[in-house]
Amino acid sequence: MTRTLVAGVDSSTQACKVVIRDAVTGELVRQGRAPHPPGTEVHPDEWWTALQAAVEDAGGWDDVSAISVAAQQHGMVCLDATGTVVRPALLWNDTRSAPDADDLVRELGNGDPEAGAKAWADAIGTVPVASFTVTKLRWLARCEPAHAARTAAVCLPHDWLTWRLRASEDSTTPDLTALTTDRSDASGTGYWAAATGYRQDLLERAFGRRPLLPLVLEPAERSGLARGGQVLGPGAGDNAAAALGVDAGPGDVIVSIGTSGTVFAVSETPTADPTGAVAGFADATGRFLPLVCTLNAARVLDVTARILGTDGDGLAELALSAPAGADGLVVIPYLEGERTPNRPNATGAVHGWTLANSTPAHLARAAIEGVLCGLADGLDALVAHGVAVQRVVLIGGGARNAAVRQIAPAVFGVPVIVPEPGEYVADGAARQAAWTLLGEAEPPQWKATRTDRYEASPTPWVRERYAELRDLVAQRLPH
Ligand SMILES: Nc1ncnc2c1ncn2[C@@H]1O[C@H](COP(=O)(O)OP(=O)(O)O)[C@@H](O)[C@H]1O
Ligand SMILES: O=C(CO)[C@@H](O)[C@H](O)COP(=O)(O)O
Repeated sequence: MTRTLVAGVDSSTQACKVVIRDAVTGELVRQGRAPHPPGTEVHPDEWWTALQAAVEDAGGWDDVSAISVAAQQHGMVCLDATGTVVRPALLWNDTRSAPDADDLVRELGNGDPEAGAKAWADAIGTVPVASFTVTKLRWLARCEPAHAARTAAVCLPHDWLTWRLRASEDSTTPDLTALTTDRSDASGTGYWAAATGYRQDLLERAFGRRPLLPLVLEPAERSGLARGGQVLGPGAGDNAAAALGVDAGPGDVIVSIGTSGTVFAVSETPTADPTGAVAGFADATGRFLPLVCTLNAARVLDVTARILGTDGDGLAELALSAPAGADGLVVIPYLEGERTPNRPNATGAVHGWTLANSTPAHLARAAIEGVLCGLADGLDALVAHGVAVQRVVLIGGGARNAAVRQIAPAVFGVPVIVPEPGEYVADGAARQAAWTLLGEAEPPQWKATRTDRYEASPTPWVRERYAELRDLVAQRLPH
């Protein structure tokens, strides 16, 4: 019997990943990946090239019936009237629009930043920081007026890739009105809210006018057809796709340690946090996705391993040979500045250095604990906004690290479930593709993946010491 196949794409910060699964059972049939270039400013053509390479690595997708694209959130993709990309996209981790974020917050509060933060949270569920598209558009209008003037439409990475897959089939003249997005990614722009739809007034406030925006599709609504006739799902932001991929239930908080560190849960109700810690995103099923995001996660572990002349496994072995709390050594991991807390100009720091803790093992442990403490702060912020936490589901490249898996329950103070290593964002996109194709009311129930459960005695002193020191960091040198 021939089976029906679906494909899910994760066009994330560091790589493009493609999974091909059985639409009914969810069985993994084949997969592929290709790297993205480094940097916080990337031309969307690079994502397209990597997508083609990842599809080829996965053995092609001519036999696939539906495709959904999930991708890194917030990236600013500007298109001119002919559909040409105006300038390389500014990514979610590009902090150059931090002053524009401050300006937008202050302006909405008529000069009062606190009132402004509350007004933004009330309007869109989120207080904009440099990551959000709305602040990048203000930056473009302020710093590159010629590019701003050429911009006819603005979309996000997953919108653009879906459009390219569709446009390549549709016609020779790209049709900007065929751009689509979904609730989850639209909620990361800063000019869309579930309750109101697009807030064109906020877009105009930031950009000075109202460029064309993608149509926001319902969950499982078809975007169109790809070149090979495959149905295109609406796609999603990568975190919303991950929630679909792990089939998170009530009491589950997902922690993803990828390029970004994210802490999020599926919720029946929206949040509006005026402190800006919790972003009030929408999910990919018609619900909500309160989320905390840090800029410094797996790459902190990568560079620490590099400094210590080892790899991820070596880092884990070293970290597990040092005591909890690393004998007072504390790493504040703000290597790329930070988003939560909002410290775009901060640098990382090492505190509490003594002769006794001057070992590779102590540094390895402190780096892992530093990343986890930042995420534990995020967990607290979610709890403060009514999210129930019974267990943490740990995913992302960092979850492949044995020390991260073992230290996480001690730092978080709750059991940690680790699904078998996989590409959960791409899996969620594939599940959405199947949902779109099958046309049922809910996503298909796929066979659950094997999980391991990690428990540990809580180490609250590790978090207390981190909390005492996290604001003691130097600022970045001016460029
Ligand atoms: N064993 C490991 N220990 C620590 N980090 C790891 C390990 N395996 C992979 N990673 C890191 O995970 C990151 C990629 O994670 P991923 O979730 O795919 O990121 P993204 O989706 O942001 O591209 C890379 O920085 C990689 O080095
Ligand atoms: O900005 C956010 C969430 O708000 C990030 O989570 C990006 O969506 C990038 O994700 P990764 O590439 O790190 O998975």
